[in-house]
Amino acid sequence: MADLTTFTSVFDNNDTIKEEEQQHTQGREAAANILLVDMAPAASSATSIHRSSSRPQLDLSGAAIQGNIEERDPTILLPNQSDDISHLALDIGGSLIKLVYFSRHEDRPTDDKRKKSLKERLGVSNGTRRSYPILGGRLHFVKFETRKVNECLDFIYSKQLHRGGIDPRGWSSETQVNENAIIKATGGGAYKFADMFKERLGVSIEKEDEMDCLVAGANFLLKAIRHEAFTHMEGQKKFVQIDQNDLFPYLLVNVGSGVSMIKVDGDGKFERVSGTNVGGGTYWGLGRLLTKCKSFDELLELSQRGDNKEVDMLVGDIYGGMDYAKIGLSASTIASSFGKTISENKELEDYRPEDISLSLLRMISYNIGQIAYLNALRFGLKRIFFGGFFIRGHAYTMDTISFAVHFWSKGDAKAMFLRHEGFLGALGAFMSYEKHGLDDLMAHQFVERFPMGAPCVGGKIHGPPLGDLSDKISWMEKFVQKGTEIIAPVPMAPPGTTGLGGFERPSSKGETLRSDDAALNVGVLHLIPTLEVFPLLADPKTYEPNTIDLSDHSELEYWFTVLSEHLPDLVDKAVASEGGTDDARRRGDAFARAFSAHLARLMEEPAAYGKLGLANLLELREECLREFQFLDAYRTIKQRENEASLAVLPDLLMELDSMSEESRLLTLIEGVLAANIFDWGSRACVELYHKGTIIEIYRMSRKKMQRPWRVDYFDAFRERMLGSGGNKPVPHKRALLFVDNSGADVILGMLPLARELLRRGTEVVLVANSLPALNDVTAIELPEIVAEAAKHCDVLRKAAEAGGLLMDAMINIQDASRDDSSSVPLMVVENGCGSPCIDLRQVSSELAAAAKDADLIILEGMGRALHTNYNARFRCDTLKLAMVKNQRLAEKLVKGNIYDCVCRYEPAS
Ligand SMILES: CC(C)(COP(=O)(O)O)[C@@H](O)C(=O)NCCC(=O)O
Ligand SMILES: [Mn+2]
Repeated sequence: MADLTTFTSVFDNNDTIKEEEQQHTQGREAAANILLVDMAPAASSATSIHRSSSRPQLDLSGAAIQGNIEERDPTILLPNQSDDISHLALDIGGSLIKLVYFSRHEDRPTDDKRKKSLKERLGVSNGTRRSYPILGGRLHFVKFETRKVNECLDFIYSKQLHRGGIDPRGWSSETQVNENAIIKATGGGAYKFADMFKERLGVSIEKEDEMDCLVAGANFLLKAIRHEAFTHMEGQKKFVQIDQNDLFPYLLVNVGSGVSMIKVDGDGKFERVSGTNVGGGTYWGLGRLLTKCKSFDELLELSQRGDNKEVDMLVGDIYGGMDYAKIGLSASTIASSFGKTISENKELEDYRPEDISLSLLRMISYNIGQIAYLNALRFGLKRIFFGGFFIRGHAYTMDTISFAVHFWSKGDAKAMFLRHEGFLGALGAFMSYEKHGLDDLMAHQFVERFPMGAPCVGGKIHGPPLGDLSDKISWMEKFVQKGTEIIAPVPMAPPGTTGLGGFERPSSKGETLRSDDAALNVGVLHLIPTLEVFPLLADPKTYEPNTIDLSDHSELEYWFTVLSEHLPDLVDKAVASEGGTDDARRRGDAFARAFSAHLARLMEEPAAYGKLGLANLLELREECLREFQFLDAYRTIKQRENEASLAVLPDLLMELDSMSEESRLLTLIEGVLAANIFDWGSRACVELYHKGTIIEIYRMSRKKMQRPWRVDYFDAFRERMLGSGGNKPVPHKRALLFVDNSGADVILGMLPLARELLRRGTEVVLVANSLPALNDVTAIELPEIVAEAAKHCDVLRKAAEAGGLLMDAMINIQDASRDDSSSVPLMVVENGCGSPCIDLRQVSSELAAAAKDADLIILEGMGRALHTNYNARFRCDTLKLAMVKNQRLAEKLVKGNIYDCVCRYEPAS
């Protein structure tokens, strides 16, 4: 190990960072300005699936950019736009009103000069792909009971959705409702309630064909939402990745009162090829007559406790308790639904309504599955998607349908279900507005987020909207008081369906099955047109960001415990970061409750929010903090660690410069690994902070640096960098350095490594978070840090100048030479996310642009290099560097121990 005594002794003079010293509120304003990734115009094709040319639509004639054309989110003036643009569509059914509405993101201030110069350097041009702008925003999904249509109208009114929504800039919200304003709607209620909408809201309802809407909604979801479709077999839900380019043809089975089977060949291209009159209405109708149930839900609920062998004739009933083995039918296979009732001398009253309900449910679901498969067979279709009010996330129904399809197709065809199946019609109606530009968006441009209420309301019907933050907090407080009334679904035991031509009765009793309208939550879809797939992924289609598989229940339990235990400390930090006021404490409590409710919900139903990985949980925590307006919980800690590290940087650089090339490279990598210990997200590291000073932690960390590291590909990396046997390799052209934590991690670890690369003629792009997460450094903070570092280092200064980093970083360099022409640039880009991990399917357009010329990637930290991307393969040389700060992860991933290090070098694949 290199001798770093001078360096460490300087560091020694810095104070301990104590827990209680986090009362600073400085930097709050800066943090408050950091919003989600930007909403720059993106591309669109002119083609549209719309069937109606009805207004309103964007009139783009004479459109011009207001202000600076190079701006990131230029305001577009539409001088000829006269109509209100509706942001709302409805599906008004007999029992439920489904509402989809769009809200726009707030503007965020942009750092014009720096962005402009960065764009020039990266060769990013403006508005290259889309002929008109689409607006970034959010798609919300809300349900009301149709009999409470007034609640729905109040909701629309309170949010001003009939006027185009409450825009953050006041856009269109103050205008009178246009006499000609319309709202698109489908479903029978579009006719029934048209007058009511006109009277109460002053808007006309424009009716859209139901089948058109269903197909448009399904196509949109299957193309745009990554984990929309799932299979459901024997109680197991599995998400299916649909290839957008290989979606068609498929069979869409809409199970409403009756059943429609629609062959879908493309956008707007479909044919109703079959159907059956035995559907949801049949179940409800017969069920009502036979059980005296008052509602569909009550009937479904009854089936949970049913045992159909009391009603159904089983193979064993015919064969004296024996299997009919010759044709593969087990004794418990249903031979004839309701068949047992003919041979018994019993009246209807003698049967339990629960048993009747279950028998009916199975009869009808099985029949639908079987007919659907026969139609799929007719047209050679392999994929069948089921939707409609009959399904409503009910585990038994889905299992029965899946069984029938699987059984009759001998496993060749797949029954799939959709997370947003209740909203197909409303979404389709929404898609029918012309030119809102949503129809050709791709999966990577949507980020689904689960707001505070999600774990509590689940898929249930919504009441009046929550207003401001204070409403949210009191709702959370009330929720905790009344929490016991909120029933969480019980995990389902496998029904054990086997046998030919029928299925066995469930091995479990009904109460273990879910009746779950709430089993699946649908979040808010954040539409972020500027997100892109990271272009250097070797195979984006098979890329899976998460390393840890949370479908393993013990893994899930472990990480849930870790996150729960970390919560009190996090709340303390968050509250302190907001000045420790009563208001901050109240928000902190509400945050803790909301996040705990999410954890509890996911513990019971891990797939409730779509496919769940550790990265999603870590991001959810950050999102939850932001929801309660904790915009940068670790800001004070970050500032202090930055200051302490900047103070010792000059000595470190001096020591590095006195070394040979070879030992310098090793020391630099050691430095990155050792400084990665400054992680406020790890329980073990937080304990270290309680016990010692920065220097003690750092010394301990450096001591662990003896090679070989637990994963040690350093020799291969050194050879690529320095060559062997006297031949000098060509330096990399551009390196992307995915930085992690503030303080020592970035300043004493990654910056010196960046400097080394710059010296070798490699352009360096520091890739940092768009939003704060734990103590991670953000892209907004980095230029100032670099500027401070550059005061002590010519290489960094010249490169930072060449990269446009110093133009607004307020540095005061006396003798700065302005000649940057000879220097390779050092740049900073935001990564597009606000999490300790990174999903490279959704990165900022800046990062995607920077990646195009990059031939080296350095991923640093546990979140970015281990929890996510450890197994990712790239099209260029990649170095993954991290210290493992968790014992269990160390054992599982690298068969090692806490504080072991990973230096994984992989040449371009
Ligand atoms: C949140 C983190 C991924 C951040 O690590 P980093 O990327 O900063 O190296 C990591 O601290 C973590 O996995 N923490 C939870 C595990 C624990 O407390 O042991
Ligand atoms: Mn981190």
